[in-house]
Amino acid sequence: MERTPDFSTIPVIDLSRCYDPSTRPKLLADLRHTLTDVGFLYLINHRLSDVTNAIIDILPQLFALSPEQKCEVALINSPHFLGYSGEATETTAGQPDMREQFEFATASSDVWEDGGRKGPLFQRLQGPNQWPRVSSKIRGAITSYISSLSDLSITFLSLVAEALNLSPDSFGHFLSNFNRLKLIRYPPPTSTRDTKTQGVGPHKDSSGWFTFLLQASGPDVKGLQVLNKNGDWIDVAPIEGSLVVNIGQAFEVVTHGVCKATVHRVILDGLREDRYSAAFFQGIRGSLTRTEATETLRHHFEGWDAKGKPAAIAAQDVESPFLRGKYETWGESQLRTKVRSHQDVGRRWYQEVWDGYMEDV
Ligand SMILES: O=C(O)CCC(=O)C(=O)O
Ligand SMILES: [Fe+2]
Repeated sequence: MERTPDFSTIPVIDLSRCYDPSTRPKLLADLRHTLTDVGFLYLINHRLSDVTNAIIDILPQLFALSPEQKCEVALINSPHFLGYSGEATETTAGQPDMREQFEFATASSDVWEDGGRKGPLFQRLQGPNQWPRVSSKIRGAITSYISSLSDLSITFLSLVAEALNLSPDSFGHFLSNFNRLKLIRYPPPTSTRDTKTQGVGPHKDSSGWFTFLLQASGPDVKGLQVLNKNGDWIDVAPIEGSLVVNIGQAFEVVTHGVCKATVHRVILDGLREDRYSAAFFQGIRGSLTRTEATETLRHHFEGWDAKGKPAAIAAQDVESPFLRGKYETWGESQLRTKVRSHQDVGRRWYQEVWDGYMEDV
């Protein structure tokens, strides 16, 4: 059969089709194709419209907090990279990102402090949220969203495993139960001559195993684009009621490049109103070693030949600082990424590794 060499649209995966035995096999086949050939999908009929609508509702209110209220929960206060950061404080692909964001996570204590600071430094990434002075409605919406998405991400992952001919719980031991949620506002450029139109620069997701993204503005508010193999940027226009799901770098590593973490970006050109989004990153276990990541499913994925291109060849193009870098664990590689993208936070809390992380390329 002639295969499409590349993608020009993002597939839609209807989750409700997994509950009906007559539609499930085709759903799994579609999902497999999506994971191996695209790396991005729209998930519809996820049954989470209550919590997604609540987030859509509260985002403008959250970002309408005063600069003082935002400052009280500034990211710089947090060794866990949880809190508020303003426009142009994060850099991606060497350029400032024109977006402001609140980062939250699953409720947790300060794991590293609690352990007497004896564990590896990356444990310090896990800790408590900083809550701005918001209504209980806003706080409740965020907390429920994290909890619902945590459940959905586990359900989704068992389908992914099945689609890849693995047993449903094959990925559980790669995960942590500490998941992150980034709530984002992208402002429109101030004039047509404004050259600062990078919402977020081209990147592969490094924070999560899978990312679940809610595009939380109207259907006409575009900006998210993904890069196909031809080098074309494909729009991921919002589809009402959908979540956009994409593969993170660690998953690409573990599947030996059979499933690709696809490069994406947000551009602000032509944006006339605020664009809101919520990115949920399914947490990865920090103690995951490079050997564990590459060896656990090697046999399965090296034998993969679903489209006449065995994984052994595909795996050579797996591109990840985790594989190339000098850090043995996912946690340390993740800490390096965080420190490099939020250098002020890194300098304040991670002095002992800051120089090393900044120098190494
Ligand atoms: O806001 C978006 O649409 C995408 C955000 C994103 O790619 C990220 O934060 O990793
Ligand atoms: Fe991303």
